[in-house]
Amino acid sequence: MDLINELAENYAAAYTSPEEALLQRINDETYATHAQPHMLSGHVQGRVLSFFSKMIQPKYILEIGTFTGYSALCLAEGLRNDGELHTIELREEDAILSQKNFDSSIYKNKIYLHNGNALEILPKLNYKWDLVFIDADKDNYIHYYELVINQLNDNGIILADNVLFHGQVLEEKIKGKNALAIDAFNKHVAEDHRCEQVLLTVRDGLLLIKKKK
Ligand SMILES: C[S@@+](CC[C@H](N)C(=O)[O-])C[C@H]1O[C@@H](n2cnc3c(N)ncnc32)[C@H](O)[C@@H]1O
Repeated sequence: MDLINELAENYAAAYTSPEEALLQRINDETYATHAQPHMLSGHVQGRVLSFFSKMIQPKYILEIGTFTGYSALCLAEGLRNDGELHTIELREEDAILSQKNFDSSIYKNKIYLHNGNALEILPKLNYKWDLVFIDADKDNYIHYYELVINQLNDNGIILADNVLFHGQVLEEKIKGKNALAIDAFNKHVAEDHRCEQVLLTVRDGLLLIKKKK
C-alpha cells in the first residue's frame, strides 16, 4: 500500500536539501545491483536522520541494520569530532558493500561496522548511546528496544523505522508476521512509562522515542 500521495512525496523531495554525491551514488548502485533496494532509507528520510543527528550532536550513535550504509552515513553527519558510530549488519555481503561505501566517506574513521547478529553483538557494545536507529529484522524490534533503552544517555533518542510497515499495521485484522511484530512493538513503546514518543508518517513510518528523566 502506498501510504503517502506520490505528488506529496515528490513535493517533499523537491523542497528538502539534496543528498551529497556519495549518498546519491550509494542509492543508485543499490537500486542497480541489490535484490531489495527499497530497504534503503533514501533522500528525504536520510535528510531527516541527518537533521536529527545534527540537532543531537551525538558522541555515540548505534545503528541496527546497516544494509549498504546509506543511513549510517546520514547519521554520521551530526557526530561530534570525537564521536563514533557503531552499525551492525547480519549479512556478510551487505557488510562488505557498506564497508566499501564507508571507506569512500569523510566519516570512515568514525564508523565501526560489526558483522553479525545484533542480538549477540549488542550486549558486547559497552557505550552510552546518544542516538539509536533500529532498522533491522522486525521480529526483534522489542528485543532491540529493551537491550538499548538502559544504555541510552539521559537525553538519548531512539528512532525506529518502518513502524507503519507498508500500511499493513492499518488492516482491521493484521495478517503479516512482520506487520504483527511492528504493531506489537508500537504498542510496547506506547505502554512503556519510561519514555515519550511520536510516530511520524515519513516514508514507511518513523517512531521517535525519548527516555523520560
Ligand atoms: C531495512 S535494511 C537497513 C537499511 C539501512 N538502515 C538504510 O536505511 O539504508 C535492514 C538490514 O538489517 C539487516 N539485519 C536483519 N536482521 C539482522 C540482525 N539480526 N542483526 C543485524 N542485522 C540484521 C539486514 O541484513 C538488512 O541489511
